[in-house]
Amino acid sequence: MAAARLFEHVSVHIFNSEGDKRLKYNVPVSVSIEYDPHGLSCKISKDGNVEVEIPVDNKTECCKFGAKSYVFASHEDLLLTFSSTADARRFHEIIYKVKVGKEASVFNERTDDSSATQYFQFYSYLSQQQNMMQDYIRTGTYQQAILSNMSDFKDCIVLDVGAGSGILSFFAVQAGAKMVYAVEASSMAHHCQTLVKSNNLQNRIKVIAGKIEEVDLPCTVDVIISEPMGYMLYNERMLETYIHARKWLKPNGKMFPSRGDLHVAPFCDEGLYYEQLNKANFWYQNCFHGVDLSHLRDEALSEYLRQPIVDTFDMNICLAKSVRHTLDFSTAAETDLHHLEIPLEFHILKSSMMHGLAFWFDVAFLGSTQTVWLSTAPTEPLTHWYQVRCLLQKPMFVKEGQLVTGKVQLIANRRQSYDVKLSVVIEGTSTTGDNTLDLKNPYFRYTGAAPQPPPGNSTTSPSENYWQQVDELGAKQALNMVNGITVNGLGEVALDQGASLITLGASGLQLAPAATIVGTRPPQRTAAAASSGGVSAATVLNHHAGPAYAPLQHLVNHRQASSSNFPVNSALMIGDYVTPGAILLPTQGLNVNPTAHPGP
Ligand SMILES: C[S@@+](CC[C@H](N)C(=O)[O-])C[C@H]1O[C@@H](n2cnc3c(N)ncnc32)[C@H](O)[C@@H]1O
Repeated sequence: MAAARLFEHVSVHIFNSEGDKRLKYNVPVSVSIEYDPHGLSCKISKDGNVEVEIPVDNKTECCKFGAKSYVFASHEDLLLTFSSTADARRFHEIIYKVKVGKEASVFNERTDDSSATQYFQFYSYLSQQQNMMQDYIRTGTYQQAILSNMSDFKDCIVLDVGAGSGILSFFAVQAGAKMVYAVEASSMAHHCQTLVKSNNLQNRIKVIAGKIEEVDLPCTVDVIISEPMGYMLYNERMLETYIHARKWLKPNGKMFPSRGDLHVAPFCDEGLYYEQLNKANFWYQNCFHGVDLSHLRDEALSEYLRQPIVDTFDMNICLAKSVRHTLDFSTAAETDLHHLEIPLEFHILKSSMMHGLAFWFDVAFLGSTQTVWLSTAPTEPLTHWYQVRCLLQKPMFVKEGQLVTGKVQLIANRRQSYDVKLSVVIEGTSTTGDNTLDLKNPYFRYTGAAPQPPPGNSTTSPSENYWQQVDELGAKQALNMVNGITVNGLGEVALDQGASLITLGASGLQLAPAATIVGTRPPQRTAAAASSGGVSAATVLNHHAGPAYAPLQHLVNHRQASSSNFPVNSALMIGDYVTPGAILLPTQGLNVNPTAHPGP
């Protein structure tokens, strides 16, 4: 027989058939739990004598009751009240394991088994870890944030929550961490251990296989690092795991990242709305192979409208400045994330149809030396989080100057995701809009095509602009040598040759960098920029063809690249989670501005 677990000062009540309770013993008693081959035996003892013995197995009817009590319904309807919440929790954890066959943990209690199994299976694939690692903006920003705040890591003890491949643990060691505990719940923990060993870092990184909610660490830590963000920041509910991990953080310890901002903005996108409507119209047919489908059309439409759309868009589709909702990872409670409510107040900047709300997020690493932002805004280089849009059931017409108010509610569910409830009203009118969406079932719409600005966005002649940009680019690249100094067609002189002009090989020929790439999209969002070292290969080739021709050809290449050759792997749909392919290569600048926020 295994060792007993003892709980002192327990009061015991008994319920009658009406549900009224009365004290069973007039003094507190002790309760012990002993293991036996069939499960557990829970014994209630008074003055050293066993008064009641309750066998506990997976069929026993019992449950937690409030913070300090436990009910055994199958046995005399007993209510045990413990002297502390810690005792009650310990008791619950022991019983739960026998009843359910797994640990009682915050994670298990909030998650359906099927969801957890699928989720950790997904992260056990090297290819999925690779997808995240290859998001250069993500991985590069984490590394910069850690390395530019070495004083926060030097000789410190670090906890990496959801270490995956261990990449963030390695960054912590690069920044001088004395010891990193790398906790990973999926079987990726084995691969992580392989990398730790092959990089000879067994004495600096200890891999702990298990859920952060269930594992034990040998000590508290100075810094917690993690990458817990999902679509719309909150999907996956891993932020709760990250916050839970604070139980291991020393007072005044650092959370890296430290805070997350979710941005919400109203948008207009007629094409997107009608695309969903048209898909549902399949069900409008009354003679599909001789069958009338039309009675399911409304159901089909609401199913499509329940899907948040994951892709990117041009910022000009937004009709008002975004509302920001901040979560401070150092102070928020896990339970704050069970039901989030974001009040909305939009001052409409242009008259238009409003089709829904667009979401993106930024996280900040508030280091002692430098603040670093990782942004998923539509104005910033694309990441594997893209942006998310939620359509209203019915679009509404909004006018410049109007005030649109309302709220977004995020209601956590047991599938590691959220139900997203939108409701908006145009102040002073009876026009309202709403919808409820299932964040667990997004529609992955990204194609790689460059997003287009909305119609009616040009206030000057696009044709004139185009030729003017070509002229300017041509002038910039028309290089001359004047008294041994390189001068471009605009009369600009390269004083610091290394900084503003590039030397091409041994010929000594100078070429202006292609950072002045034209177009309405940020250059780093195009394949041309993503697949080269900053000066596009096309420009270099064109230079050989002749400088005067270069800018035109460059524009052509730029367009082709944006429309069809974006280096994107096809999206992978595993279970109910979508992952984009690797999309970014290490050519894009990182946002390490110490003060500026990258958002709009
Ligand atoms: C978004 S990935 C990040 C992986 C790695 N840190 C990186 O930056 O590449 C999240 C990882 O956390 C793990 N994870 C999620 N919930 C966890 C939990 N409750 N306890 C431990 N690991 C968890 C997942 O299995 C997954 O490998």
